[in-house]
Amino acid sequence: MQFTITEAPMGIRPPVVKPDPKVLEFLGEEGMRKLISDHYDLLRQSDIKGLFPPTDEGFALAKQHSADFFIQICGGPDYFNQNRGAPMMVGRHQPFKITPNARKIWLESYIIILNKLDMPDDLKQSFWNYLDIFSIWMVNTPQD
Ligand code: HEM
Repeated sequence: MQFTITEAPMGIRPPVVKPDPKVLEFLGEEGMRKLISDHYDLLRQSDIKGLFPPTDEGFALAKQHSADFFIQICGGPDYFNQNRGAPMMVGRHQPFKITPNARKIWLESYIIILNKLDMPDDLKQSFWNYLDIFSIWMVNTPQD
């Protein structure tokens, strides 16, 4: 299936639709943690690896926090709120220079993972739509 990256000017925040809760029902919490872990492993080899924690411990923690978030946003237990407090994703990304190209690399890494993932296409599409649109919100630095 085709995953399209929506182009958008920096600073706009299009309305976001959360992923279908069936994504989590299908994957289970462990499946979701693996999906996020696989994505982070690709990021760690990518041109934006410098944005992420350099140590193995820091990286493992980053995976955990991110998976907590995605389980929560897909209708599971509120692990992220319990461990990290209110999501406030835009603010949490503020310390990192996220350019349109960084977003593209981040999303392309997800495309690789989603293409390999065993999950019905409609659920992949729902998850993708969320990533594609919400990631626009996170861009905070013009392209250099
Ligand atoms: C636009 C591309 C994005 C880039 C380059 C990016 C980059 C980062 C970086 C550098 C961090 C800090 C290190 C870490 O904990 O992993 C981070 C944290 C995080 N990101 Fe992103 N991110 C992007 C988009 C998103 C999107 C769209 C979401 C949610 C749908 C998201 C969810 C998170 C979460 C949950 C954390 C952990 C925050 C915490 O524990 O305080 N990110 N991201």
